[in-house]
Amino acid sequence: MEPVTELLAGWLPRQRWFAGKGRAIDEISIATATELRAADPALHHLVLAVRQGEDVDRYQLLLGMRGELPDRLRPGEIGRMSGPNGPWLYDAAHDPRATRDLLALMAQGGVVGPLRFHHAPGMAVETGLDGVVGTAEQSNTSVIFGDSYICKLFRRLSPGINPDLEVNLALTNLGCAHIPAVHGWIELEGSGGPGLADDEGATLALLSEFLRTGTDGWQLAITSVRDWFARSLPPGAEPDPGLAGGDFAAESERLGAATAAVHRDLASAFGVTRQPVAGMRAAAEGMHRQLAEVCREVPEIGPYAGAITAAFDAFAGLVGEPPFQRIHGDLHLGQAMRTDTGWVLLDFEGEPARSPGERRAVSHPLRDVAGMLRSFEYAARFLLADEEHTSAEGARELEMRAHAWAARNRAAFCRGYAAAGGADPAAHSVLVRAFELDKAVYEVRYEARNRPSWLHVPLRSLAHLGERTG
Ligand SMILES: Nc1ncnc2c1ncn2[C@@H]1O[C@H](COP(=O)(O)OP(=O)(O)O)[C@@H](O)[C@H]1O
Ligand SMILES: O=P(O)(O)O[C@H]1O[C@H](CO)[C@@H](O[C@H]2O[C@H](CO)[C@@H](O)[C@H](O)[C@H]2O)[C@H](O)[C@H]1O
Repeated sequence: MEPVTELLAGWLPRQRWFAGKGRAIDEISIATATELRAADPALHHLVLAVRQGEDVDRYQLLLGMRGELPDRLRPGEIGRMSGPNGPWLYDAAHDPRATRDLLALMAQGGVVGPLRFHHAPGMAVETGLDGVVGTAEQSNTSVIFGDSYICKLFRRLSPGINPDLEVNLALTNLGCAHIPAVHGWIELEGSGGPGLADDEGATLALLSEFLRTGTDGWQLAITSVRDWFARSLPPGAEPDPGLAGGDFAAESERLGAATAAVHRDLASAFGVTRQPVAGMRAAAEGMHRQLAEVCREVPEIGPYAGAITAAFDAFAGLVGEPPFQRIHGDLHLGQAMRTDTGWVLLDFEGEPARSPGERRAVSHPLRDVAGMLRSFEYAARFLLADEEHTSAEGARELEMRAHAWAARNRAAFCRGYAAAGGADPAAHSVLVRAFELDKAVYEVRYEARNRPSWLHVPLRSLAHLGERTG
């Protein structure tokens, strides 16, 4: 390997966003290199092709080069090139000087080599703002510009338009109040080298309105759960989380209403197709396929496979032609922010493990509802991890409290969703149950691969979902 790619081979596996951790890197090549600034500090945009066995993944990197690396840029340090005056290489997402250039190029609608910079029609892009890399746990890298914008730099590139841009732009054009407005984006024109399909290009970045007053739905929900767990109950009293100080049900209901509004706008922007019986069978086959794969990979799911299979069969047997449309695809509490004006949904990229085609495919909107219902289960149950340190009686009580919290918030979310015009989840129990189980199966694999200490969360709720009748 050349010196640059050698340095990158050591640096990439240490990055949170690198998807190939735990597998050897066989080769790194530079698929495209675009000079954005020649003088020190120099700036190049790179698309890296990383080969690991049979797989070649593309990643983008803003590569900065400086004779000296100031301390404030150390978080982005990649390494120093050899030679007496070898320059320092660093990830320039951390360099406000470099990210200011990106903002200016989006404001101008600039073109540099294969890079196309855009601002959204009718939207201003204020320039000269200093960018700071966000600290949220995420799969890409986001740079926050003052109180104004957040720019997500997609790290692993997939061919074609990224659904996060596609959906947010369409909903911005409709004036949807429940998504952050799109202000600009960057795309790579052409193939970006072998591996990205010819002529399709790729979305490199999305510049959105920064939700200054926003708080993560997951954080709000678990604060409510903690509050409820800590509240003492008179002996023999019915567990009622509505009596706890941090009750979340009114927010869950509003979140349901916001989800229904987003679904309505998605239907207007992209249309609705009636799914014939054959399409439903094909969807059920996908569910069975994932279950079979996960059973092989995570044997702990085995005891629940029978009940799950029966629910998927019931789904396949549904009659009628349900309406399918574009949906969020990976909706959970961490993808929703409560701002001072209401709930906003984020990150329309779909589930990270799905192919680009699957992420953009239509589905039933109740699949998103099921995703959020799973998230209420997660919020209620993930604190039960330390149960082994509690007495059997204490564990039973916590379980009862978790169940009561999840049931109250699930019901509130469904109420809000149906009241705002969404399909009533209670009237579609076979669909919702199959979607919830499918999501739980996905989560078993996700947790086994990414957070093994959380595996008990979907496994336990599979035990409960298996029992539930509707
Ligand atoms: N428009 C926004 N305003 C404020 N914070 C945001 C905004 N978009 C995203 N975030 C924050 O960044 C986090 C990661 O965003 P997300 O789009 O989910 O990134 P990724 O796809 O890389 O995981 C979110 O959980 C949220 O905390
Ligand atoms: O946010 P991402 O698009 O990266 O989604 C992936 O990671 C999520 C976890 O960060 C994962 O969500 C699961 O854990 C959540 C709690 O952390 C919980 O609220 C969700 O219900 C649960 O599915 C998501 O599945 C995965 O695709």
